[in-house]
Amino acid sequence: MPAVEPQRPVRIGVCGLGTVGSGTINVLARNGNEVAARCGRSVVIEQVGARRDNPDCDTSELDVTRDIFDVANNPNVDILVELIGGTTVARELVLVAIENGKHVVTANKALIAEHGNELFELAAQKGVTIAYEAAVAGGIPIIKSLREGLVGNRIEWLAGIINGTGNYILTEMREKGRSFDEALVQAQALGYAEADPTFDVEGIDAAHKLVIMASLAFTIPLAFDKVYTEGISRICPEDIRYADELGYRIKHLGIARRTEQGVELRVHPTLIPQRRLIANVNGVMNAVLVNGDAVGPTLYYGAGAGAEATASAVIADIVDVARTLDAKPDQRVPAAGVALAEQGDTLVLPEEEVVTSYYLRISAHDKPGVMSKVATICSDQGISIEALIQHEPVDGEELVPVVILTSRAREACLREAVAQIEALDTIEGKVVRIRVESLG
Ligand SMILES: NC(=O)c1ccc[n+]([C@@H]2O[C@H](COP(=O)([O-])OP(=O)(O)OC[C@H]3O[C@@H](n4cnc5c(N)ncnc54)[C@H](O)[C@@H]3O)[C@@H](O)[C@H]2O)c1
Ligand SMILES: N[C@@H](CCO)C(=O)O
Ligand code: NA
Repeated sequence: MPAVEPQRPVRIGVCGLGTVGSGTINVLARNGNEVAARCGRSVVIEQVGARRDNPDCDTSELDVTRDIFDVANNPNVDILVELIGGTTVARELVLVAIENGKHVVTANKALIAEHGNELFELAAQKGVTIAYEAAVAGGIPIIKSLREGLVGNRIEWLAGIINGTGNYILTEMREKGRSFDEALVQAQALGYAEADPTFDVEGIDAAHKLVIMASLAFTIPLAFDKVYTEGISRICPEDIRYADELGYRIKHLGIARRTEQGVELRVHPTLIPQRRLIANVNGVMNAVLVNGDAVGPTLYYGAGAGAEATASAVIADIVDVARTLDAKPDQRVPAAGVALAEQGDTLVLPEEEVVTSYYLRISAHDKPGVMSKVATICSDQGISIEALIQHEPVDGEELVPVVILTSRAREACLREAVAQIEALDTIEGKVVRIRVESLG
C-alpha cells in the first residue's frame, strides 16, 4: 500500500491580541495536539498582528508584527483569524485577505451582520471560505447547528439569549439586587462587553447575532438594518420583581420567526415563563431555542462570551477550514449555508404588525373607576386583560403601581391603547411595557 502523504501544517495568522486573540493563542498552545489530531495536520501560528503585546498570553516565540495588513499579505498564511473587532479596518483587512486567496475565521458579528453579504460574495468568487462560529453565542456551536445539524428541517422560529453582558446584568440585578451600572462595570472587567458597551445593553450586538442566525435558519440574505431593537437599560428592579411574582423572568431575547406575511426580526426585553429552561439561563451564559418542523424544539446552551469560551469556537472554525483546505470550493459548506443564488427574499414584517402579549405597568391615582377606564381602552383595541395586580403605593406616595398582562395583540393596537391610557388624568407618567412570549 502506498504510504499516506503527511499533510503539511495549516498556517494561521492571528490579528488582534485582546480578550479573544489571547484566549485563542492560549487554548491552541494547551490543546495543540488534540487540535492537530482533529484536523489531521498541525496548526501553526505563522504570524500575529497586534498593536501591543498582551500579558495574558506568551507570544515571545511567535512572529509578531504591529501592522495587521502584513498578515493579510503574508504568502505563508493560509487562514487569517480576524479578532480586532469593528467594521472599518476589519472589513478592509478581510477584503485584502480574501483577495489574496486566504480563508478567514472571524469572531466579529458586527462585520458579518453588516458586511457579510459583500464578503461572502467575494469569498465565493475567490474560492475561499469565511467561518464565523465565534460571532454568535460565543462558544456554543450554534452556527454549525443551523448550517449543518438542522438542515433537514424547515425552521419556524428561533429565540435566544445571545448577549452575555446583558444577561449577566439582568441576572446580577435580579439575584443580587445590584444596580444596572454596577453590573455593567463588572461585565466589562470580565472581558464580556463590546468595545462600546452600548452595543450590548441597547441590543445592537444581539441584533447582529440575530440576523446571522436568521440568515442561516431561513436562507435569506443578512438584513441587519431591518431588525427591530430595544435595549435593557430602562428595565427597573421593580419590573424584575413583579415579573417574578407573576411567574416570569425578564430576559433580553433575539427572536426570528417566519409568518405568512414576512419574517419577524426583533430584539427586546421579554417576559418568559419561569418554567421554561431558557428562563433559567443566567449570568454570562447564552442559550438559543430553535424550533424545526421535524425535530421540534432544540436548545443550545453555553458560555456566550469570555476569552477561552470564544476561543473554543474560533479553533473549531480553524479545524473546519483546515480539514477542507485542499478540497474544491464547492465541496465545502458555503459560508451562508447555501450558494448565494439560492437565498430567498428578506421580507421583514414591520414591528407594528407583530403580535405578542404584553406586560404593562401603570402608575395610577388611587381613585374609583381608573381601572375600568383602562379596561375599556384595551377592549376597544381588541385587547383583553389576562391578569392584573395592584401593588401597595411606593414609599408612602399616592400613586399605585398596577401591573397588567394582556392577551396577544398587534403592536399597532397596543401602541394606540398605551397612548390613550397615558392621556388619562388619573394616570401618571409613561406606561412601562414589556413584551411577553410563551416560547411554547
Ligand atoms: N470578548 C468576548 O467575549 C467576545 C466573544 C465573542 C466575540 N467577540 C468578538 O471578538 C472580537 C474581538 O473582541 P475582544 O473582546 O477580543 O476585543 P478586545 O478589545 O479585547 O481586543 C481587540 C484587540 O484588537 C486590537 N486592534 C484593534 N484594531 C487593531 C489594529 N488596527 N491593528 C492591530 N490591533 C488592533 C486591539 O488593540 C485589541 O487588543 C470582536 O469582534 C468581538 O465582538 C468577543
Ligand atoms: N459582548 C458580547 C461578546 C460575545 O459576543 C456579549 O456580551 O455577548
Ligand atoms: Na458560536
